[in-house]
Order: sequence, then structure tokens, then C-alpha cells
Amino acid sequence: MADLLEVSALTKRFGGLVAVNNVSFSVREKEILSVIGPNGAGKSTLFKLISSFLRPTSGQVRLKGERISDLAPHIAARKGVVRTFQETTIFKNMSVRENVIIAHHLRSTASLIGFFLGTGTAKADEAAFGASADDILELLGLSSLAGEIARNLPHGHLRALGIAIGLATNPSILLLDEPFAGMNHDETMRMVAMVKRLRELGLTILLVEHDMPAVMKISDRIVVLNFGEKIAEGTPAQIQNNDKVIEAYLGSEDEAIGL
Ligand SMILES: Nc1ncnc2c1ncn2[C@@H]1O[C@H](COP(=O)(O)OP(=O)(O)OP(=O)(O)O)[C@@H](O)[C@H]1O
Repeated sequence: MADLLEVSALTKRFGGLVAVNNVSFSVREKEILSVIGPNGAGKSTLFKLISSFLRPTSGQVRLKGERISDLAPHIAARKGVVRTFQETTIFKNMSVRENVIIAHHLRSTASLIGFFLGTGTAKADEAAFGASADDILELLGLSSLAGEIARNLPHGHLRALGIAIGLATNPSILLLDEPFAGMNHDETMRMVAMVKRLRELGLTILLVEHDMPAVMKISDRIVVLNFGEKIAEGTPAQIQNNDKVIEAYLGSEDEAIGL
């Protein structure tokens, strides 16, 4: 499989602290790659660098060969690198369906002003966005909740709505930030199945996660960070038996690695 996203010698310094240190790896098309590491290892910083929410001190990120690391986050998102929207960016007073329709405007040819003024292009977009939103809601098992006001959704469904909003922007690669956090076992298993389904439909997925059993179940490959550096990369089986990884997790507050 071809590489979709390339992270090359990526480094981010905050004053004297090197949060991400010379990290390189590639994400292949249609793979599920997880980034793990003990608390403070640099996972969130790496995610922010990849989605262009932070600029690297040095190194770069390329999507299909094109450098994206100096772009504004919304431009990187238009190019196809989309971070799932956190619960705080969901419009809580709007319906589930309205939230997904609005997210389509990130790729719209009409402006949001056109949408409110009802211009021709905006009207055509509106019909197409409604149909697309319905498809996405069905895919994520949210159809029966389409008319529900977002603030009334339980935790698991709210997380699924965040993914629906991400999908509405038509990503090449979806970045999932701790998709299983705060979920019980059943919700986690449903989310694992949902993410695998997205991959079957052709999406590439990069995720950061603490839930080791879920990471081991879902990932094709895993990249392990410790103190900002990549210490290992491989299949779940390779990572579970890697001495450097076992050592990094010993004595950390995270759950022991393994199933
Ligand atoms: N904006 C910032 N300014 C200064 N230091 C920062 C900033 N963001 C992160 N750091 C530091 O960089 C290091 C890596 O943090 P980061 O949040 O990326 O780790 P993490 O692996 O995501 O941790 P966790 O698993 O606890 O979320 C930490 O030492 C953190 O304190």
C-alpha cells in the first residue's frame, strides 16, 4: 500500500522542553495506525502538528507528497487531514442532522452568507448536503437520532456525532483523538467496529489512544512515543513484545501494555 501521510523528522520545542523529538513515520492508505505512549510522551502535540494546529520547530508533514505543515488548520482540513471534532465544537442546541449539514460547508462552493441569503449555489449545496448527511448518519448508526438536539445525546452517540461531523468534510485521513476515552466496554466495542467499517469504506485512520486492549484490537500498526521520541513501530504483536515499550510503560500511570 502507498504512503498517504509522511511525518519526517518532526520536532516541536516549547522553550527548553522538546515535546516531539525528530519523529518520522508514514501512514499507509487505508490503514489504522495508532500512536501510543505514557502520559506526557508527546502524543497530543504530535496530533496538533499533523493537523496543522501547531507549527513544527523543524521537520515536516506531507499528504500525498504535498507539504501541509505550514498551512492553516482549516486549509489542511480542506486538503483532507481532518481531526475529529471534540464535543465542545458540536452545536449543542442544534439537531444531529443540522450539525452534520453545517459541517459540509467546509467543502462548499457557496459561502455561509450565500447559505443564509438562499443563493442558487447554496440551495443546490443544501439539497446535496442533506442527502450526504443522511448517508453519514446511517453509516454511524445515528439515523434514528437525526432530529434529536445534540445536547440530549448520551456520551457514545455524541462521540459518533463528532466522527459524523469529521466525515462530512470529506477527509482522506481522519485523526481520532482518544476515541474510546470514558467509554464502557460495550460502547468501546461498538466504536472499534465503527472505525473498522470506515476503513473498509476506504478511509485512512490515525488515532491517539490510552485504551490498550482497544488499540491492540483495532490497529494495523502502532507507533510508540516516549519523552517525545519514537521508541518503536510495528504490529500489535511486535509492540506487545518490544522490550523498550514494556520498559517505558513500567512504572507509568497508564495501564500495563497488553490484553
Ligand atoms: N503549549 C505547551 N506549552 C508548553 N509545554 C507543552 C505544551 N503542550 C504540551 N507541552 C508539554 O509537552 C510534553 C508533551 O505533552 P503532550 O500533551 O503532547 O503529551 P501526551 O502524550 O499527549 O500526554 P497525555 O497522554 O497525558 O495526554 C509535556 O511535557 C507537556 O507538558
